[in-house]
Amino acid sequence: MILVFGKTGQVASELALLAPEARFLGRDTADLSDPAACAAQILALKPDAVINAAAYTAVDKAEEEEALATVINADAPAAMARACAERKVPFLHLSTDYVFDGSGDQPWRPDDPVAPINAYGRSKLAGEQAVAASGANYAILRTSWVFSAHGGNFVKTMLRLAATRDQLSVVADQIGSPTPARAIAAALLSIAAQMQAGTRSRGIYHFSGQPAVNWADFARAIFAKANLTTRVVDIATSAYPTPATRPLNSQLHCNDLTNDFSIQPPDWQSGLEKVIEDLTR
Ligand SMILES: NC(=O)C1=CN([C@@H]2O[C@H](COP(=O)(O)OP(=O)(O)OC[C@H]3O[C@@H](n4cnc5c(N)ncnc54)[C@H](OP(=O)(O)O)[C@@H]3O)[C@@H](O)[C@H]2O)C=CC1
Ligand SMILES: Cc1cn([C@H]2C[C@H](O)[C@@H](COP(=O)(O)OP(=O)(O)O[C@H]3O[C@@H](C)C(=O)[C@@H](O)[C@H]3O)O2)c(=O)[nH]c1=O
Ligand SMILES: [Mg+2]
Repeated sequence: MILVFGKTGQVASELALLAPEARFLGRDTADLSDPAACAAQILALKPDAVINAAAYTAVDKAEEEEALATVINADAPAAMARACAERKVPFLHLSTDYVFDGSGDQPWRPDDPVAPINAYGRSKLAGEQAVAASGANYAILRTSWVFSAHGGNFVKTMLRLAATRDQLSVVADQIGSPTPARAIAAALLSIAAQMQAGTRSRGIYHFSGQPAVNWADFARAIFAKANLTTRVVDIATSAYPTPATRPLNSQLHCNDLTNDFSIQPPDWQSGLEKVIEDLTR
């Protein structure tokens, strides 16, 4: 049995569609602000593998709640990973492009230097480091710009704003890769199966949609696929002030996952088409 932390989030919802036989723990049964309770669930339920799909993902709010974000994004996965080490079962975890500072213009490789520039990124990096130190057989997928028909994300924000506006200003100097939550769920299940069958994970992997794009062009693609005439005006990050600073270059180099687990990075445009179909049906 695969145990999943998270039930309502984007990736958890897609895992539930692809693997309804897995066991899903929502906030009611496993609150990540209580790391020991999460570990206790693993010891009690004795799963064959654990996937952590729950996290504190409110990037701007994390600036004023960094302590809570750190408990949820670092202490809880650390406790889960230690329980997995004790049970000798694989632990799969998700992290983010926001562990990088966004410098340069090349895709980041898994062992490139990390240097988060916001509280959410720091909390996720602390989680990576704690999981790596846990002694568990673990795989961490760093992904980026996740979208789906469920939960909150940029695609749904754009469609909501387009309902009342015929023009939107969107930052055009942050480059990254939109990633369909469904593809992340499928990748996690494939990695879990391969690790259960004995494939060793080398730790941190990158997994994001191709090709890279900036947020303004992503917004244009969303409106085009949704048959909306909403205009997108390119703006600089400096013209869209937010509490948390975002990295300018978020591209992820995804080859290791293909080499080790035969998993290809997804094409975000076909994923976007499916999500818009789901949302407009
Ligand atoms: N969203 C993105 O763009 C990206 C996400 N990631 C990472 O991918 C993973 C999955 O993200 P995604 O599916 O988008 O996340 P969502 O924001 O869609 O969902 C987060 C989930 O975590 C749950 N959660 C939050 N706080 C707690 C808590 N204290 N106890 C229990 N559950 C809690 C939420 O439950 P509830 O509904 O009850 O609040 C929700 O199910 C995370 O690790 C995230 O850091 C990485 C890169 C990009
Ligand atoms: C709504 C809006 C946003 N923006 C900008 C702000 C920001 O730079 C960018 C995207 O906005 P969001 O709030 O969706 O971005 P954000 O919440 O920072 O998204 C991040 O979430 C976390 C969880 C991750 O791990 C990252 O990979 C990334 O997906 O678009 C505009 O320029 N115009 C707008 O009208
Ligand atoms: Mg957000």
